[in-house]
Amino acid sequence: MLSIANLPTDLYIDGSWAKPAQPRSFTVSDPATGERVAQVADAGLDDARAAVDAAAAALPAWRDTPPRTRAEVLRKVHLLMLERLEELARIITLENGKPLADSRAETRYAAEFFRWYSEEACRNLGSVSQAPAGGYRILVQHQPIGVVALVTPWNFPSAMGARKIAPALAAGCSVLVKPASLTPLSMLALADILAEAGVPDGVVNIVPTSRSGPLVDLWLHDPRVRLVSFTGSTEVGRILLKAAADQVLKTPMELGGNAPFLVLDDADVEAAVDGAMIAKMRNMGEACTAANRFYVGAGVYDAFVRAFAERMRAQKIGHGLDEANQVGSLIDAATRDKVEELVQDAVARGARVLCGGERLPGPGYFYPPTVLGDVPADSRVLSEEIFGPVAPIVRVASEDEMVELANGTEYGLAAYLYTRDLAKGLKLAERLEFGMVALNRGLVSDPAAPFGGVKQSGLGREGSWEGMQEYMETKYVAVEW
Ligand SMILES: O=CCCCC(=O)O
Repeated sequence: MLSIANLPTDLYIDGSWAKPAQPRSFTVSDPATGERVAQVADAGLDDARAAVDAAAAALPAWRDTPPRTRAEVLRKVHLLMLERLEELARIITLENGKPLADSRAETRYAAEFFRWYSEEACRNLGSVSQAPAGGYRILVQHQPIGVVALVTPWNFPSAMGARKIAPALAAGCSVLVKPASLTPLSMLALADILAEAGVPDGVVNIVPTSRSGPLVDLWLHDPRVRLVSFTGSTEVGRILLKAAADQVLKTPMELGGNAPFLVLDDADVEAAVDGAMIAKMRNMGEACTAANRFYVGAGVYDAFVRAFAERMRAQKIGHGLDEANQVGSLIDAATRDKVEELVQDAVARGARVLCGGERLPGPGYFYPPTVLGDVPADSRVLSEEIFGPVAPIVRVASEDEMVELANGTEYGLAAYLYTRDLAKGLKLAERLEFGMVALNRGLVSDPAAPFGGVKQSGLGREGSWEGMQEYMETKYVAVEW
């Protein structure tokens, strides 16, 4: 049984645990205490190359494995993850800082990607049609793209890996995973589960490193790698997109967000507050989908702000392993300092602090749930991604102005909208320049739904049947009939 004491900490290459070619390691710490959780093997370029060798060698057999067999393997991964939910959740909390309830939810979410793609593996549908001029037929099929490089973030160390690995395996690809150096343990913990479920050696290779740039760059310039999928900041996404251009790789990217949360004058305020708590506080705001700015109709402003601030103030803060806590430590000093800086900037410009607003003393990177009222339009907190438990609120006079404010960003990932008038909500959703709109809901994420953004929030979609298509090439055969 996996426990934190016998966590795998080596490189997982070709179905085996391996030491790096150069004997190096890096420390993974509990963000809440600063204590060391594990010392993890630190892959270098030779290891990165060995991982591609393994993935390339494993590819033909996996690609040719019947879809039903691949589906059954994925289904087993889903079941094993649920069986080990408590251990996996504990690992997430220890390396990331989020409270156990969030870690359990993340583990279920991650496992669900394996179930969903076990179901999709057998639905690789193509088509046959008659050429318009008659005569020949147009046969369209989808084939696995090949070896894929997956670069995963620290904020959902398990689920974001699962969201990439599951569709890649369902499609018949072999995989290289570079987990975030702050949180490599969840992906390493998945390796044994994949092996136990029947994923053949070399089909998934997990390569933690503290030197991500050169290692990923090597993968992107190896002609055997055909796709890079990344979840993280727009800034890093741009660097990867430029590097990926050299080998003309396919590049699904889930990048930054600046989600607006709109509460119309006719909204059910209680429901909007429930939704705001999820949209803001899931993962303590450390999510690209997190509500980043709240635009609230003047008619419901006071009621919404009062009730929301009360709920935020009541959240209990402390170590994520203590079941009593709903807010854990942020990931690191840089994240906490940025949150603090954005709050101070808004307050200096005239925003009112309705709760929170000061970092907590002591070890860890704790920042309390914070609500800022009447936030001036030029405050940085409205235009920059907060990645923390801070909710800036703006009073807005009309729905048109709300939509204009919401769209006034280079990002376009998720938006939230509350109204009792469904027809109006659907019309406004069409005007919102975002890849995902939650209408009277505080959560968009679902393995069965196409997750992704427009504008500078990314390219492509993860989840749903579209997520598997990212890992496939379309092949057209012109057939004389
Ligand atoms: O930071 C982005 C991760 C998104 C997590 C989700 O799927 O909701």
